[in-house]
Amino acid sequence: MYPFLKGHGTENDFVLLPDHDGTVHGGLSPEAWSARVRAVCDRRAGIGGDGVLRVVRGEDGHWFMDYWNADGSVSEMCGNGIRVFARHLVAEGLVPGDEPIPVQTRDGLKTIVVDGEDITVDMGEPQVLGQTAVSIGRSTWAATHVDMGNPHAVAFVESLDPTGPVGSLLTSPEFDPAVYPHGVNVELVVPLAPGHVAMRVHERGSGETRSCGTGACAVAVAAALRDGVGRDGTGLGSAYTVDLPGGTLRIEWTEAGRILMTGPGVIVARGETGL
Ligand SMILES: N[C@@H](CCC[C@H](N)C(=O)O)C(=O)O
Repeated sequence: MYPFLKGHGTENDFVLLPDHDGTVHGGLSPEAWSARVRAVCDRRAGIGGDGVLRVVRGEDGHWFMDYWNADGSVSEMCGNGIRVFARHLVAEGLVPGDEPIPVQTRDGLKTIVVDGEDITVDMGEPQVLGQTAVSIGRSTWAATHVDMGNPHAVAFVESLDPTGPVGSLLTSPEFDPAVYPHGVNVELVVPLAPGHVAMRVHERGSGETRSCGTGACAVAVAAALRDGVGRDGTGLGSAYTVDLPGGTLRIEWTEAGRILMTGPGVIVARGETGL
């Protein structure tokens, strides 16, 4: 048996596995670890989640968010996950809650500020890597390739209605494997008002989720460039409210070029499992 917690950020849900010194899960082979991730994320035979956050100390002494998708694949970064991760660290007294929290990720060190229900993450600088396309059935849309540490394709569509061309998102939209050799998270977006958009997402390794933090950041970047807002139309100094099926995130693209993401992160359960 080993301990777990369950949490979510705008209903993007995770199983947290404390493993502070790496002795609980660290000895598993890569295959056995992937199988464990799939087992705990299974919504019928397991605890259920879009991914796993292993809570472990990094070699540099910072806490390391060891993020894994529900299918057992690894990703560089998880925006909703890191807010839940920070909430857990503060709730357990593992870090002080009244000062910025450094958390190490595969995409480098992130800094998080917890202010009541609001958790703000400095997500770093986005990389806009050009235009591509995504397809669902007979519909093809232009998409902006944005890297938030992990890969995103952001497409503006007419409607997010599941009965329309976007459909149920049960399978991944088609994408160019030459652009995304390791797969991609695909965001479908509709503008609602100036500085306000709505999106659905199909996540690499997890399917359609109720929210994606890095995806919302990528969407805000693509929307700012499309709308020509911010300083000289560069997007710098802009802000977007992003509505997702599971809640709302606020994304700021600072004058200094950094993305700040604000939203909730909650822990809903804890226990022990032998999965
Ligand atoms: N839901 C996450 C992103 C998780 C990783 C993604 N599926 C990938 O493979 O890159 C978020 O909130 O950012």
